[in-house]
Amino acid sequence: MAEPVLEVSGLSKSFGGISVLSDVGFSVARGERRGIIGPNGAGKTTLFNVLSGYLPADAGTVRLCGSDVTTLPAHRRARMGLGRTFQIVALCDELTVEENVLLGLVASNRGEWRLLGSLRGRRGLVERSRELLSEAGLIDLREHKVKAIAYGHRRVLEIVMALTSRARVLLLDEPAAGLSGEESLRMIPLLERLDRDLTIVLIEHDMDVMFNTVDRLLVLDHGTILLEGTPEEVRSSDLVRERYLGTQHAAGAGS
Ligand SMILES: Nc1ncnc2c1ncn2[C@@H]1O[C@H](COP(=O)(O)OP(=O)(O)OP(=O)(O)O)[C@@H](O)[C@H]1O
Repeated sequence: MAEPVLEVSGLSKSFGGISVLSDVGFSVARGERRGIIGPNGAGKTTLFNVLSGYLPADAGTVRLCGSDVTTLPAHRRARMGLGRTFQIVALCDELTVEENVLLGLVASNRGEWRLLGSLRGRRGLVERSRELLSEAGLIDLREHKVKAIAYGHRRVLEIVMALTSRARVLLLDEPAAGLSGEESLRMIPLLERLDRDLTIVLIEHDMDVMFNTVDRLLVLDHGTILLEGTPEEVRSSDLVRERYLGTQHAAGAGS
């Protein structure tokens, strides 16, 4: 197995005495695509919040590329290569697609402000933004205002925004949420096209996207790990079917 870039051990978190994560431990290898599934309220988003430093852990450790980041604030983890998207898209509607990416490049890379001062520096930023937009299939939309593009493209742009920080580990919180069936399917090749060195941890209720994208899955249930394994192992687990997969169509796939 390639070296782990994200190592989580004994992670616990409670809200007002109610345990939401309990003794969660797993490790993700460089370049791995890891999915996290589980019923509504299982603790998936809370896990992302603790991993990215938006919430402090009550117990346990988080290591990023070998360094203990458990007590570091979110912006320090971001600078060390941890990128994150949220369930809700956060973009500047009045700016163009490319302006959003340029803003992301400038805002998330310390020292890039300096680059704006020189023509060469500015060209470098534009080159990097075009590279990212091409990789994501958004290059033809670069001059469109964000408010004018389709919701599916906004979700893709959000992933590009997370990549502006030169993330080495990307936490994607439901990238296909709110997309039509056809739009979600377009998310699959996009995730496949992303740099193979990039490590991706994905929360997603859309099982087509999930099973076609990830190498391994972690199934969370009531804040604990129910099962960790390949998509095949998870799909054929009676326990997972009973607790999650078997009921999700009847109960709705969640938020
Ligand atoms: N800031 C908070 N304060 C109090 N309770 C919270 C807070 N954040 C989350 N919770 C509770 O923690 C539990 C886990 O929530 P979380 O959002 O992590 O679950 P989830 O698995 O992401 O669910 P979903 O699939 O619906 O997004 C829920 O019962 C939720 O109400």
